Amino acid sequence: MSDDRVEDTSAARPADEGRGAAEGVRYGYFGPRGTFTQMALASHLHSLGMPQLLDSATAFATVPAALDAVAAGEVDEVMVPIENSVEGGVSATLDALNARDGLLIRAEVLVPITFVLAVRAGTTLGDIEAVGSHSHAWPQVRGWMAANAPAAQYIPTLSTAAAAADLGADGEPPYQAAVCAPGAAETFGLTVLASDIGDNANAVTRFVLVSGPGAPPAPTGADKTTIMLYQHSDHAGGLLALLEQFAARDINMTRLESRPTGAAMGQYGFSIDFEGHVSEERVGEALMGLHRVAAQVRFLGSYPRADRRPPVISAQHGDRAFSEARSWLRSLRTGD
Ligand SMILES: O=C(O)C(=O)C[C@]1(C(=O)O)C=C[C@@H](O)C=C1
Repeated sequence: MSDDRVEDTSAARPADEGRGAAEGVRYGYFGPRGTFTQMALASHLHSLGMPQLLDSATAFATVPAALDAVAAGEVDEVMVPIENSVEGGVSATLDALNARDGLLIRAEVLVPITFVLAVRAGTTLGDIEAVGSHSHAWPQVRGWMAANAPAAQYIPTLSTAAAAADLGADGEPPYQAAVCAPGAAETFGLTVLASDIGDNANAVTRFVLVSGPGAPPAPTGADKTTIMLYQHSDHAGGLLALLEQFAARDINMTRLESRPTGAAMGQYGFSIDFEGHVSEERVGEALMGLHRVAAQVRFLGSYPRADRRPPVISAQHGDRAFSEARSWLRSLRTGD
């Protein structure tokens, strides 16, 4: 078991921990208790009709530790953050997903983000010299903090809930306030000095449920696929050659980010989400096209869209059009 496991939530799993789709599944998440990621796992388990499985889920202190545990088979599925509507991609997750073989995204969950400023009882706004929170949370409250506690210094913590947990414990953390979820303040016995302190009231974070290798979940008609692409070399039109594989098949991309490979300055891979499931003809054709023109295509999963919104596909790009075209080509080749 990874050393980064957070102890207070690593309770043993009861023998009878669930039924149906989630029966016997050992869940994990980027913790500790009170993270937005735990809220995402709670929402997923609720949608499966098995909210009680949250109690036996294992919390990991970092995203790489959670993904290591699923890669090693210590847990079956872990929830991690991947993208925030204000701050963009969570690089720790994108890089850790790409650095491990065989991981598969099986589901996505959207969680509206609301932050509170949590303190120990008796602390006032004027007492706050430093504030602890996750590096993705701080930029989302920067405006509020500048207006209300301009002298407060930012101290990065492993997660929003880790900042709250340390304030709620006996020690002396190097900050007097935590920016965290309302539930974390409650869990760790803190006082909420201010609520809804996010600069963007519509902030949403997208989380993904990741498993070890296996077949992707069945298509639902409203799915997404995530891949990582690497070019052979940096050259004019290189990215265009990759992207035209999508455009030619009427495939809409929903996220495109470049991430440094770490091998040398200026070397990048492209992390992409797009509409569709690997079982669909147009998606299969696009992946085959990418396989031909890219140096490497890492398939990271096809999974149901959280918003259940089906893609708009023109008739020329539906499964039937592809199979008719294939029959036509076969007839040309065979003369039948
Ligand atoms: O620290 C947490 O509570 C998390 O779940 C992580 C995380 C993130 O990585 O973006 C999730 C949502 C918020 O946007 C801030 C932090």
